[in-house]
Amino acid sequence: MIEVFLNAKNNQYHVDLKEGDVGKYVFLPGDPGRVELIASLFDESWAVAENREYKTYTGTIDGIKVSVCSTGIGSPSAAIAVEELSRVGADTFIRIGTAGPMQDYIKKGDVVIGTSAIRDEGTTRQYMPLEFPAVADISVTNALCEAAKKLNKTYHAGIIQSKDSFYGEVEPETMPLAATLKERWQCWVAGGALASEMEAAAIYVISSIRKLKAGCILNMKGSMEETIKVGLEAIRILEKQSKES
Ligand SMILES: O=P(O)(O)O[C@H]1O[C@H](CO)[C@@H](O)[C@H]1O
Ligand SMILES: O=c1cc[nH]c(=O)[nH]1
Repeated sequence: MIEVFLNAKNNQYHVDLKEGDVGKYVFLPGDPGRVELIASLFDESWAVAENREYKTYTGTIDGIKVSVCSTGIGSPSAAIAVEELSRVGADTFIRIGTAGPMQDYIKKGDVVIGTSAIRDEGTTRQYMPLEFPAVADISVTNALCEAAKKLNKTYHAGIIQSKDSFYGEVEPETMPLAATLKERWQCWVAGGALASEMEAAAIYVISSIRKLKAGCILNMKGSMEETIKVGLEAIRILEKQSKES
């Protein structure tokens, strides 16, 4: 049985949300400062809740009810967001984030669509043994790719890396485990990993376990607004497909 933690308002304990507050489609940026930008690109939107790192807006695009909820930095808080949002009606998640490119051919302004994530973080080990892959939902991934094509955005779809230590990645030489970190990083690059970020693995693994759908699009230091628009278009594609099926 799934334990339900509620706050004094009878809302989900961390995100402070109840059934009806969010749409079934929810964008998940890490940064709470990105929530208003995403909501401003909906046709209409309104603030719903704000608690800790979790800021939520709901609105509509083409009549489809959608929400955006920030997850904060890292897998522990992203895991909580997916768990609690799914308990109030969300079932399809698109992470919209920033990330560091891991391949030379990825250029500023491109986007990366994460088909799966290296579980280089601690949270998902408390859900599933490491042999279990962190994989995005194929329909969400395909919708993101189709949307990027439609909007003429150069995209790369493939493996991404989710880590726990931002500075271990950007300044590995200053870490006591520098040699190990460098070696592991070289393995990920040799295996073709495209970009490094901090939340996708948790979002993917928990979505698999809870029978939810998740995907991820990452902005490579280009226009965040253009990246978000790909996410919005992906929702239109997914909604059209769900109506047709
Ligand atoms: O741009 P957001 O979504 O916040 O995500 C990235 O930025 C943060 C690190 O600066 C981490 O959360 C990383 O995953
Ligand atoms: O290099 C980067 C940039 C954004 N987020 C990360 O996790 N790493």
